[in-house]
Amino acid sequence: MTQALTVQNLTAHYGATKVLEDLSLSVGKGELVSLLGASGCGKTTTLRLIAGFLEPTSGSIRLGDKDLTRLPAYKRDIGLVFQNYALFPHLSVLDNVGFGLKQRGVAPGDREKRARAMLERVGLSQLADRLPGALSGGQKQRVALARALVIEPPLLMFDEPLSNLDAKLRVDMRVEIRQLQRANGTTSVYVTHDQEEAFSISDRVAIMNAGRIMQFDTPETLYQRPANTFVARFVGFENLVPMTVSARDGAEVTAVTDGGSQLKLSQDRFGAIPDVFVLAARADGLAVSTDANAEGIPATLGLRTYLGRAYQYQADTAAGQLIANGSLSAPLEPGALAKLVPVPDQCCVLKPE
Ligand SMILES: Nc1ncnc2c1ncn2[C@@H]1O[C@H](COP(=O)(O)OP(=O)(O)OP(=O)(O)O)[C@@H](O)[C@H]1O
Repeated sequence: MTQALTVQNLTAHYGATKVLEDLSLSVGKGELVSLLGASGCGKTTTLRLIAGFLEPTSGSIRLGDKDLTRLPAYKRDIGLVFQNYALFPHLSVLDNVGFGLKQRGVAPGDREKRARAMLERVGLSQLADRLPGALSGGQKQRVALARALVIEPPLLMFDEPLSNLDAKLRVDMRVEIRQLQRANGTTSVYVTHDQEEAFSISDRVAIMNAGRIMQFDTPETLYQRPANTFVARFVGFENLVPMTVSARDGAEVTAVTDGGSQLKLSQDRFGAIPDVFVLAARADGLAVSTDANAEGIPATLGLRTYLGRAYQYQADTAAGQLIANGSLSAPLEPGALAKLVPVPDQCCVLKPE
């Protein structure tokens, strides 16, 4: 039966090198959580620790009320789906799927029935007698998925399962994985470096950097309310403008950029603003205005690009080059003077790094 996973204060080393630091993660029963981050940030190491292929230096791993921390891998009963499929080349598709059941002593008749039912669910009934060598990448990954699911594991883990597939198949397969995972209600951990994949498939995502979790939240919160400048940059906030408060008047705050551009911001709209902060905005979060009285960062517009829904400008300001979007109805020429006006619900006030 599926179980909740609780990872607490996990630290891990390869030799003398620390690769994970004080990592905590909880995955609710039936939830799908992704670990997302650049190459080398420790995603696979986290998975290996949970699977039991690696021992942590300190910390604990629990599945339901069972302590897995020092349990050998084969006793953890976790379903695994890898990037390279890891199918047995000399076994038929049916026998690959039934392998885990055989290991668990399930009788041949029952084994075949369950393996065939699972193949039906991943749409591969016709290929039961084939060898893996005669399958496409997508078909191989479906067999690997069926093989992992058929044992009804308490926890299912995926390590970059779609990386070897072409773009269209990746999108189709991630929908299939999500549907099967939901239907079975299997608690799952999914490793990927692809933000779109993680956000589309997960209930929650842990964004990792250098062996630590930078933020663990729903895709919506990560996208709209990054908790720090690392996550903001990761989810596409192109403009990170360091600012210092120069005056406060009730909820109204006056702040200046490094180059001395002044901006008035209301705490009623932005929330509490500390004395030193970073204003984070995507291009959509800085509106280009030619109104001389607008409350914005003065800018000289540079290159204009047509995005379909807006014009995007490279803009030179005292705080450096920023990227801002302007309306389609009034395209502006390079050299035009404008103000870049923060759009409150599309900007975040963050602590400096
Ligand atoms: N067997 C090993 N021995 C020594 N160092 C290792 C070993 N495996 C991984 N590392 C190092 O540990 C760090 C984390 O690696 P890990 O494989 O967990 O990253 P990752 O986020 O999964 O990366 P990728 O997306 O490239 O698979 C990296 O700096 C890596 O070089």
